[in-house]
Amino acid sequence: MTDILIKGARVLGGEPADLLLRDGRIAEVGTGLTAEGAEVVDATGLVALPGLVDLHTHLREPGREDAETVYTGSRAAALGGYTAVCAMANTSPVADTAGVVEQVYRLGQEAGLVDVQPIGAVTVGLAGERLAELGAMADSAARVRIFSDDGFCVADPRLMRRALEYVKAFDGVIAQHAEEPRLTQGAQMHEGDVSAKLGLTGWPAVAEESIIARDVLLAEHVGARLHVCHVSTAGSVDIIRAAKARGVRVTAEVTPHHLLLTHEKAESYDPVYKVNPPLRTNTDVQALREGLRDGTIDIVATDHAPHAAEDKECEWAHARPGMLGLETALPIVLDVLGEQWDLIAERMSRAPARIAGLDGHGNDLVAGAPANLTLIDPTTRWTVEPTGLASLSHNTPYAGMTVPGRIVATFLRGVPTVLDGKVQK
Ligand SMILES: NC(=O)N[C@@H](CC(=O)O)C(=O)O
Repeated sequence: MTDILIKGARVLGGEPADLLLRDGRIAEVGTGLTAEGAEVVDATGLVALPGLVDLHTHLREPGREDAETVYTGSRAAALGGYTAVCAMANTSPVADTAGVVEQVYRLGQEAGLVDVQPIGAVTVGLAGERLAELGAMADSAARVRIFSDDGFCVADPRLMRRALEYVKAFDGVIAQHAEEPRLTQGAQMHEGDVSAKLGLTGWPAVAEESIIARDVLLAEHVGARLHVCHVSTAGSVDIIRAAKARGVRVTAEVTPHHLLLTHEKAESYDPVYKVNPPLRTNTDVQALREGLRDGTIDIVATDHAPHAAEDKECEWAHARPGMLGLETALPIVLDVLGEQWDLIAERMSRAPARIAGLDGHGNDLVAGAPANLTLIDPTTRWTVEPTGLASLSHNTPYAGMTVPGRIVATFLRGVPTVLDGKVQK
């Protein structure tokens, strides 16, 4: 394994420094470093961040390899600056057994571009009726710690309580897709003035908020860890803020698209903007940004949801919800937060690594740490081209948009997975 000498990188946006990567770790950080035989990477003007960690990625394998595979999703992740992603369980078959999570884990290792950490389903087949084999998945080679029925809500409070009790034993976490299904039957978009105007059935904010309110109480009662997926409303931010103030063990994520886009996008009837939970109002967007800044929302997670053309290029009502995220997350967050590098590192690397229990990730870029990092050119703006993305699917809501921040290089345990903006496999 060749040593790598990164010259002149601004760690977390600070003063230029050199980083020597050796044997999978950062061997040295300093100025004027030299290393015989090392491959030199000129990082003048580039910002170094710990490799990003995505707690919410849909990789679609097994089952929908036409939309994404573990390999293609891993390429997209590396190009987005990620060194670890957590793969959601709504595959086909569902990742509700040790066998399936081990398969996804192995596929991730074979791809070798990011660490793929499978998430296990909470209930068998995501059907919300009985608990899946949580213990078997936790004890498997994939060492599952996050369980989620994402795409569906664990709506039955008794089942949710049992799941929280079960994972408490090994400090696992239930990642809830908060959507009271009885309040969203037939829903197509956010319930509000735009849905009324377009005549589309609405998905009211209270469908999310009522489940989060219930779940923080359940988590408090059980003393277990709850993680709230893709928070999308101002009311949800308030509930989580109050729960945290009371000491409830709750963490939360927001997606880049909920930080930027609003429900007016549906006026185009372009299903690329159809997503679950739906795009909301500008008031919600502002509250989510505030929640992200003040730490009520712990992390940014992509909810990367690739869909094949036939599932997206159709009538709004028939289109599947979901949008791509991995390759555009950092640029969108940079656009929203500005160059607050330490905050970005916290919300996109350190905190997600902590929540997921991924010890090798989200570390400070200091001597001795695993060499998982990414180099970003903050000054280059680029235009998002759906067919130019590495994902097998093209359903990005940012097509044609010019965004700041280009990922120049990514390193996984000292091995370049992206160099010069090009994936290495
Ligand atoms: N977030 C989405 O809009 N879609 C997700 C599942 C889901 O949460 O509905 C998907 O798997 O496509």
